[in-house]
Amino acid sequence: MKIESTPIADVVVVRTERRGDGRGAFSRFFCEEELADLLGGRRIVQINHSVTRAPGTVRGMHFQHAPHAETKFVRCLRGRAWDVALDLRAGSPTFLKWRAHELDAEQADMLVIPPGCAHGFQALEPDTELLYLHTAAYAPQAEDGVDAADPHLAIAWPLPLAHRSPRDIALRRVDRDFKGLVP
Ligand SMILES: Cc1cn([C@H]2C[C@H](O)[C@@H](COP(=O)(O)OP(=O)(O)O[C@H]3O[C@@H](C)C(=O)[C@@H](O)[C@H]3O)O2)c(=O)[nH]c1=O
Repeated sequence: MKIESTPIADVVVVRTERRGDGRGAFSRFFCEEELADLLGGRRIVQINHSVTRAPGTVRGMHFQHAPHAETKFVRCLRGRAWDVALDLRAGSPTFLKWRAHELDAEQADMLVIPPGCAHGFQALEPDTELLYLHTAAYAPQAEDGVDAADPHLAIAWPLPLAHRSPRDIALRRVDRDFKGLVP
């Protein structure tokens, strides 16, 4: 597995070698040893899967507050997704900056979202399926997010935003009072 850094600290792309033969393909999905630096002593405790029917659909931007903050490893199993990490860490040099990476089912890439960053994506193809590996369990009381359409964030979604959940539409926008997340 090859770990590539991005301009946002701890947001990384993990590239995996896909070995094809007459039967199909084989690739490593997860490796605790190779990803130890990203895990920082934590373990994968939950794996979630989502199916998104329509291109343009946006889910996010989501995170969990401490002590349920988590690292997410996000991978596309079907279709294509424009996957986004947004830095909300107070004091970070890249505070409120975002980074996108296109995930598709043919590449074996994963985008890694560290604690203190929000995550969201836009489906680019019908029936896009994502798989998430989490270092913290789902904690509805700790769930939060920011508005993916917030003009202050200016996330350059490739398609017009569509089919957002009522919860996502109601998420806060980042204003002067937003000081960021502390661990
Ligand atoms: C995230 C989650 C949701 N749920 C439930 C709550 C709700 O009834 C239903 C759908 O949840 P949501 O509307 O929050 O699903 P969704 O908007 O797809 O939420 C996801 O968005 C992306 C961007 C992420 O990063 C994920 O971690 C997750 O937050 O599933 C669980 O039972 N366990 C979970 O871990």
